[in-house]
Amino acid sequence: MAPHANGTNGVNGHTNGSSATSGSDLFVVDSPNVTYTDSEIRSTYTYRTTKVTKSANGKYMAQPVSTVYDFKTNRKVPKTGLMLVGWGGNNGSTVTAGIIANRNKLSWESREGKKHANYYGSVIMASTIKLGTDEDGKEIYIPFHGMLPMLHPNDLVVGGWDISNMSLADAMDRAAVLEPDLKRQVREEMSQMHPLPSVYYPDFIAANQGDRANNVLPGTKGEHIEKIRSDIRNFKEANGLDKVIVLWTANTERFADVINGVNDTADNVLKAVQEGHEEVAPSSIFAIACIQEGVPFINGSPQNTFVPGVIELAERHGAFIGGDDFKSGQTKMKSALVDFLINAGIKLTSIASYNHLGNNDGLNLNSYKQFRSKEISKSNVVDDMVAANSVLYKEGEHPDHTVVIKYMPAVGDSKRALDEYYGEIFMGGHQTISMSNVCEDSLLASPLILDLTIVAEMMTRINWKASSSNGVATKYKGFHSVLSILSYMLKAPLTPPGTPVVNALSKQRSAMSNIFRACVGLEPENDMTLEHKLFM
Ligand SMILES: NC(=O)c1ccc[n+]([C@@H]2O[C@H](COP(=O)([O-])OP(=O)(O)OC[C@H]3O[C@@H](n4cnc5c(N)ncnc54)[C@H](O)[C@@H]3O)[C@@H](O)[C@H]2O)c1
Ligand SMILES: O=P([O-])([O-])O[C@@H]1[C@@H](O)[C@H](O)[C@@H](O)[C@H](O)[C@@H]1O
Repeated sequence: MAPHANGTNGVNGHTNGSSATSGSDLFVVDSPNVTYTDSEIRSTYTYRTTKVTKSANGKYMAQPVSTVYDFKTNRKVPKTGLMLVGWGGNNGSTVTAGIIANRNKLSWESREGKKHANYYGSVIMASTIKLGTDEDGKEIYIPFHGMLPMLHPNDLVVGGWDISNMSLADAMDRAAVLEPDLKRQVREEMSQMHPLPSVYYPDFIAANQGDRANNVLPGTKGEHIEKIRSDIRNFKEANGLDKVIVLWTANTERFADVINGVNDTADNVLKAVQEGHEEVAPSSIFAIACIQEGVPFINGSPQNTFVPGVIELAERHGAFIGGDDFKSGQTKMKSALVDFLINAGIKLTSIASYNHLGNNDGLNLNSYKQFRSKEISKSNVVDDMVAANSVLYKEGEHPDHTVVIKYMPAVGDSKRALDEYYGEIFMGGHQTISMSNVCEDSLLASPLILDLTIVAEMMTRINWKASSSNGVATKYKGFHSVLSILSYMLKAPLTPPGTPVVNALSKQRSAMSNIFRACVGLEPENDMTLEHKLFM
């Protein structure tokens, strides 16, 4: 691949037949509520919920409610570019190498023998969904990826920005994540990749990052937005892309102060950019540029990129945003385990979570303000599960929850997560679970980057309307700008203003799989398996 100047080059997507297994090629739905054309899948879907009201005597009344929606899914998988902010970091270089390795079906020697490229850890690429049951009562599973015509990561064109000008090959060495024999095989392609210069406002990340900031944009905040927008357009044009997704995997920033008149409304945040106000963070600059460019923007770090003004701007433009903070190791376990324990009727009374890690992320988090962003995103992750159980917890009662992160250079990217879960069981007894979780951070985060990209892209091709069978004619429109469907991959899921946050991992996965099922007119997977329980 010929190198281009200024990082407009990327992992160049070659369509390798991978899309042959996309979506509806694996199955068709035989139903009067579903129609297929060459370009679309249309479904009429009855969404069934339960409305609850409380009467004066304190008794609940539950009423089944049905709403009929029409879904329309564009079947054409577009040629898509993924632009990473922080491309030269551990995650950025690891996901780039991983895509090249998968696309070329590479194998490499490790001390445990030969390893082969895979997408393990990606819920979309490496997990399955139950399609249904065959005539013998056998459950039939298909890859999650096959539910709808989804993008294949091998076909992504990857590019992006970094405040460090290192080529991706050198960045991969700096990250110290991948095996030497794998690095050798991807080195030549990655040595031709150079991140675009980026926005650097030193106050937002740790001072210890200053040494690597040799690739920074001059100019004002307003000029930065224009430059990022033109970078996106150039990348799209240079690579013949239909679509671009931008994802922040750059350093964790400090929280921006939310100030009335500065970043509280869309108009104010745009004014603050023009005035060069110091509380507009680099990540918000990228978000605004993407929103104005109509390109989905996802935040993989914990900071409050999406201040109220940025969310309002996204809604105004109908642009997609999603965040915050990849849910990779410790928190993913927590959101599965706490859900399980509380739903098992065990009263968790404390969670102590320690982390030590030695990569550049750890170095950045060594600084208090950046650690504080991470502490916030890691601390609220059990709230919904606790609030859902009024048998165990009184109103406002909560388990003690502590999060500690320490920089320990020797362990590099192999983050150690040590957790103690302490809970009350029958008749005053206790259960104590101690967990030691070695999380190879970038190898866990890279598949999440791909899942976020694939699902965000998919959501740009799904439209809905209240069904005309309801007697009201409405037009098709997209989902809400805030893509809460991405929650499974994120520690502190952003949801549309005023809507609840769901942290429980299994609920997050069900939301994703059942929304995709609805698009092909299939009922949610309910696990009742009545066919095996009722004998006639
Ligand atoms: N790896 C995980 O498991 C995980 C989980 C959750 C969240 N995260 C978050 O993902 C982010 C990236 O993690 P990482 O391990 O790759 O970190 P990293 O420090 O290796 O990489 C971050 C990169 O961002 C660059 N950068 C900093 N500010 C920038 C800016 N304004 N514009 C462009 N580039 C900029 C840095 O030069 C660096 O190359 C961190 O915020 C981390 O907290 C990681
Ligand atoms: O996903 P997870 O393992 O809970 O959280 C991790 C943190 O514990 C760690 O300190 C940080 O550096 C990683 O980037 C990641 O955010």
